[in-house]
Amino acid sequence: MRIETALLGNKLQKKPIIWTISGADCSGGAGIAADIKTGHNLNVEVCHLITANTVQNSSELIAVNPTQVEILALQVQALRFDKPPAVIKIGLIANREQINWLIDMLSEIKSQLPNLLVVYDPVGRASVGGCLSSLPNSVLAPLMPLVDVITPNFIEAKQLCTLTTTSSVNDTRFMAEKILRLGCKAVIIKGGHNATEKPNDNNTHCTDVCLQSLSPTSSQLFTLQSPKINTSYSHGSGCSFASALASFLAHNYLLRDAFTLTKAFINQGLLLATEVKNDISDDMRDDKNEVDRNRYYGAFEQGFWPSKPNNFPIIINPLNQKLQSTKCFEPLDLSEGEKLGLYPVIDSLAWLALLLPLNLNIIQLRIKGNNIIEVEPMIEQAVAMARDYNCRLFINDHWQLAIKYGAYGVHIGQEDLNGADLNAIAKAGLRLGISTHGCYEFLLAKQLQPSYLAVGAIFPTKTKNMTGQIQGLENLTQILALADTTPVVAIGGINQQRLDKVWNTGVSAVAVVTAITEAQQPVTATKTMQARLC
Ligand SMILES: Cc1ncc(COP(=O)(O)OP(=O)(O)O)c(N)n1
Ligand SMILES: Cc1nc(C(=O)O)sc1CCOP(=O)(O)O
Ligand SMILES: [Mg+2]
Repeated sequence: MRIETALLGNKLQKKPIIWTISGADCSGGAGIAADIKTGHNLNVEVCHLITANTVQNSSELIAVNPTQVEILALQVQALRFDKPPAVIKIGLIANREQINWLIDMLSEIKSQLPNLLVVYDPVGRASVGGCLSSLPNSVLAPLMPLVDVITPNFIEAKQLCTLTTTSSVNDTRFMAEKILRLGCKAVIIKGGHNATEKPNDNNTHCTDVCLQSLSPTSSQLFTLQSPKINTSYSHGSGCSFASALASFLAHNYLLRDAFTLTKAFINQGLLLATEVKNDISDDMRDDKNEVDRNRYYGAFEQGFWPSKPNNFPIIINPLNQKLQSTKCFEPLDLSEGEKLGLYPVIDSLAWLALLLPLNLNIIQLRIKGNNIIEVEPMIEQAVAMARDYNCRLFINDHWQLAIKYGAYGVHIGQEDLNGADLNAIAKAGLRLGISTHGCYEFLLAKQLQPSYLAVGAIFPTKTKNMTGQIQGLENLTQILALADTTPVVAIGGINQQRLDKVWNTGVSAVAVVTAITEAQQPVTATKTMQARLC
């Protein structure tokens, strides 16, 4: 009962709570300090349980002083109902007593908070050198099934796979699969900033790989790549990665989006440090200090919520490789500053006949049937009907028929992207619209250079099951900042009451189904909404 009240309070405050269970670094770069700075800047409340009081500076680790588990247990007792966590981030586990305590504690708290997520950053060695923890895999094993995401760097991943650090196995996916078999739900192997940790990147790029288990027999791979950023201010970037991931998960992002935002947060922090250094004007430089500055190992610079496109990673996906040789998709032939406005999505020729005379810039025919005998004549006729009007007609799903009858464009969803022949669509001169649900899919689809990108579902909708993929206006605004010149269409649960708020985000179009098809007077509703989007 108290949990529910506290959670409700938490929701009302819109500031989720994370717990970080990790070590204190007196030099301020890593551990708890990194977690608190990261969480604070990403708008979560951070409760911190300190597993060890370490003695270290920017060049060496001097001592690790573990905390008694009795103290940690009392802290859990004090916080559990007062500040129940959305996510627990675990960093340094200093000894066997602590791991045994953690296993019992997590088992119990997870049974009471079924949505609780656990992120584990398996800290072994300090980046300044020296051993923080040397727990063998056999001791860590019972923890793994309680972990939702584990975030090793390349060396830690090798250790988890019981490969030696000098082993020549460099296949990150192979290692990720081995780690998943330890029982955790997902693994992110960080590319890191040390050339020896990322043998596949030629020292120019960092590639991070996330493998998420979907069922006992299937998993999904997400691969992000960014140019390497050289800075000596990266102490604590590994801890900050895990606590940023915990923060984004606490804000309810799906793992693929939390992963993408985390990578952007880390890139942003590393870039901030290089900017500070470059900012020192030449006449203020003192050669000796400059040498020291370059050697200095400074704390990672926590920025705020990442929003600049150049901080976001490239999405590595077979789709991009498949399309590399293709010419771009035709643009929507909009004049500068012109927007699409209202975008009705309808499922019959009757609706098309009713809406075409209304001077709309764009309409989509979305027929959810696979019977080609019925669908083909409908698409042929729809394309013919639209020719008499100055309206862009997009065909949903049926891209072969859209090409065959020369439609203006095709709209494809994420599930259908792999099966569609994107090269054929581009070659035929058809425009392409792609559905996206979150920043990972948006960036992936944007790399294909489509004619427009749809973002949904903005609000809950009864037209389609979008459970877990509701974006809200805030996320729409964040995604819009990544769009550059690609027109963005908002879709999902948009009605007359919500129209202005969506339009004010700056989208090019607002797509609606039921706001028209279930309106008492569909033509009037369409005209009213279109008039408000000018
Ligand atoms: C403008 C617009 N945005 C998104 C969708 C959804 O397309 P998709 O993901 O292919 O799902 P279905 O519509 O096929 O159910 C859309 N149709 N239009
Ligand atoms: C077809 C569709 N696609 C969505 C997406 O998010 O990709 S949401 C959606 C349903 C839109 O219907 P309504 O306007 O009635 O909510
Ligand atoms: Mg579709």
